[in-house]
Amino acid sequence: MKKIRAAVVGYGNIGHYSIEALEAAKDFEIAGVVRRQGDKDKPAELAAYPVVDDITKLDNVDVAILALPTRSCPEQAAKIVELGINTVDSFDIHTSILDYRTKQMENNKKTNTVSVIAAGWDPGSDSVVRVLLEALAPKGLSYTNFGPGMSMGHSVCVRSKEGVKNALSVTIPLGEGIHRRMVYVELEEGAKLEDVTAAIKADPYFAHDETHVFAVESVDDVRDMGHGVNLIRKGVSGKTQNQRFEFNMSINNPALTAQVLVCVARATTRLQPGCYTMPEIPVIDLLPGSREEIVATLV
Ligand SMILES: NC(=O)C1=CN([C@@H]2O[C@H](COP(=O)(O)OP(=O)(O)OC[C@H]3O[C@@H](n4cnc5c(N)ncnc54)[C@H](OP(=O)(O)O)[C@@H]3O)[C@@H](O)[C@H]2O)C=CC1
Ligand SMILES: N[C@@H](CCCC(=O)C(=O)O)C(=O)O
Repeated sequence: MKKIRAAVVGYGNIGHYSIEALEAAKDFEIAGVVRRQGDKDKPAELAAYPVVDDITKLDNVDVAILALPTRSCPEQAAKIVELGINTVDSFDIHTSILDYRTKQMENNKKTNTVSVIAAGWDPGSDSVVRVLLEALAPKGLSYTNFGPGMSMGHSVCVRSKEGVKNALSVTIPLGEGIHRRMVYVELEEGAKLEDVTAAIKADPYFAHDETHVFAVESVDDVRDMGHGVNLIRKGVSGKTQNQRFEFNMSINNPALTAQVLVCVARATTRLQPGCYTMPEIPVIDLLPGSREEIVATLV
């Protein structure tokens, strides 16, 4: 059976783990990696693959995994579907997902392609769980409590600020879906902590949460890419009160994100043209193999 040819765009944390997840997936082959620097200083683990600075230099790509900073995804997704290539990403600015979906839907319909956006673990697989739990208890309250652990998105956001050489943003759960942000920054020469702190706290990623920023000598010395989630719902099924549900994960953040991206990349080959978030995808399409095999074994 023809394998799905996937390209990885951006070779940072998610990009690295995406290559590993693709190598472990028997129904995929790696078309190549797209990096800003092209094949300059090509990492040893990518020796077997083309590494280019533009996706048009790769052959026969079915789907592009956008392992890019969230804020770069919409523009890159729009460009790549123009080439007839499907895209998947883990865009994670929750308040902007619907707008992104609306705009990318037009691009997908025009180019007869599929995009799956906001497909990490949150947003992404947690979003599927939130929808399911709301179906099980339509009246009630859900709380998503992250961590303690490293938020890749918040860390990427801080690294983009002027004067920041490297950064780590750790999410601390305070309960009932409220979080404290503990941010550790390695400053560029001459940068002032107070200026960097002001820029961070003004960013929508941080503006709504209690945030503390600290200067450290080395982010590498404090970084741990573990994370987790405790997702709970208490509500009413029909007219029956006090239904209680809990979903927990303790994870390596980029590794899980990459695995989800490979699953939705697979699903793009089974979906009609359009732009989707994970709750809109038949969960069975995330798995390799026929629906009959999965129904016979997992249902
Ligand atoms: N929904 C979810 O559950 C999750 C979402 N995410 C999202 O994934 C995104 C990527 O995370 P992560 O892999 O840790 O980020 P990294 O910074 O490690 O990697 C991003 C890569 O994108 C490339 N790139 C292209 N343009 C830019 C740019 N303007 N600035 C910086 N890098 C650029 C770089 O690769 P190169 O140099 O090779 O070109 C870079 O290494 C985050 O923004 C986050 O929002 C992450 C985890 C979970
Ligand atoms: N989108 C997050 C994953 C969910 C955890 C989170 O949002 C947080 O720690 O604030 C990330 O980029 O790591």
